[in-house]
Amino acid sequence: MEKDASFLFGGISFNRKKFARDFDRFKGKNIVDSAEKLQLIEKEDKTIDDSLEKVEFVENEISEMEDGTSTSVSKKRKRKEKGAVPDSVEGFSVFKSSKLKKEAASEETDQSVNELLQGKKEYYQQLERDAIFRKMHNIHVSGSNIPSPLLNFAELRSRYKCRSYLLRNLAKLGFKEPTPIQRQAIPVLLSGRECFACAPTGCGKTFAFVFPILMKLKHTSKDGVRAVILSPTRELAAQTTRECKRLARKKFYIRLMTKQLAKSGDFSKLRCDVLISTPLRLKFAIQKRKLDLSRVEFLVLDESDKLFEPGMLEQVDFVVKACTNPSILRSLFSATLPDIVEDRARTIMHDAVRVIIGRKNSASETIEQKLVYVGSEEGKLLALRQNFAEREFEPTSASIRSKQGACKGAI
Ligand SMILES: Nc1ncnc2c1ncn2[C@@H]1O[C@H](COP(=O)(O)OP(=O)(O)OP(=O)(O)O)[C@@H](O)[C@H]1O
Repeated sequence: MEKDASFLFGGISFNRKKFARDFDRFKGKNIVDSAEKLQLIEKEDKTIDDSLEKVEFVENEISEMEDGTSTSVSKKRKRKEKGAVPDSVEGFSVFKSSKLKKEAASEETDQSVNELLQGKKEYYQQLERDAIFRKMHNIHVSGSNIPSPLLNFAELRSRYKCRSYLLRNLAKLGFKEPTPIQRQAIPVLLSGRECFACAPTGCGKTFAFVFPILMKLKHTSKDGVRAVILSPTRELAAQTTRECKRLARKKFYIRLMTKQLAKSGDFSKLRCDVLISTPLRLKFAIQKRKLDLSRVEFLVLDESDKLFEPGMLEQVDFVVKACTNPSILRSLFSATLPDIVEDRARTIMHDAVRVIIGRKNSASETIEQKLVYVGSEEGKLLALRQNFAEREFEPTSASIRSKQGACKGAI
């Protein structure tokens, strides 16, 4: 110990004069003890200092905790409270927002499912209404996705944005309600669907195809023929031309293929939107006068049962092939629709809708029919004249095969 003390105090000298009084107080006492005591005191002081530092540190920590500003404290807090969702950061919680997103998504899905169900319900209700309406008007249809029949002419505007001049012209013609064939065939054609339409004579078939053609063409153009109506006879072609002009009233170039036109018409210069012709004259014009039908958008075969008879079928076929526009819309209108005609027509038509008024191949219920047996040609004329005489004051129409027959009957 002494050795250690002498080592500790080696090289140290006390200024005895300066500390004489202190020396006197400790006179006779072991200087080593004093040095040890000094050391101990110093040690104790250091321990106290350390303790004080610790106390100071803890006090700081406590005050910072109370202020809530210390990052270490908040980190500790976060660690402590991991998993809990504090109220103050509610809006930023990942768990909370993902839950909200899920809720919103499921709400959206619910809404779209409801809308889908509602749409489906309305669709079936509409189908039911259409079926009842068709039954009321003796309209029979077959095909997929058939458009609803027209309730009135005003629907042409609300459903198909028909231009007002056409509706005005209809009103001028005195047409108040569409006929059954018009109710169904017009929406079919306006929806861009091909169609077989069969309705008895006098049911307004002409307007059923002329109206959608004029509506779809919209305005006249210099692009050449855009619609062709084929009729089996010149008389019917002329009649259709008249009806067409009555409705269009100079808005379009509507032409009848006369013999003169077929022989010498310059079709490259001739303005023509709608061309009405018999198959033979049209075939002639295509072959000899280089009539171009590649832009034809609508092809109507009127009185198609006659057009598909053996003598005419080849010419009709020629015209059909000359109309090369891939987006062409073809339709057949006839008073009768024999199966063989429908089968042949189906080979050139796409997804066609069939519209039949009354029973297929039956006469109109509003036309009175009578079967009279006659022995000879003279007997037929006699029976006809007698019939006309009986109905002197009633409008009468007769369908005959030739003009000569009509003249004889009238004499
Ligand atoms: N909606 C309508 N309202 C009143 N009259 C109409 C209507 N539609 C057409 N008509 C008239 O009915 C008559 C017969 O029409 P249309 O010639 O088109 O019948 P059709 O079925 O083509 O007869 P056909 O088989 O003899 O060719 C015409 O005088 C026509 O103007």
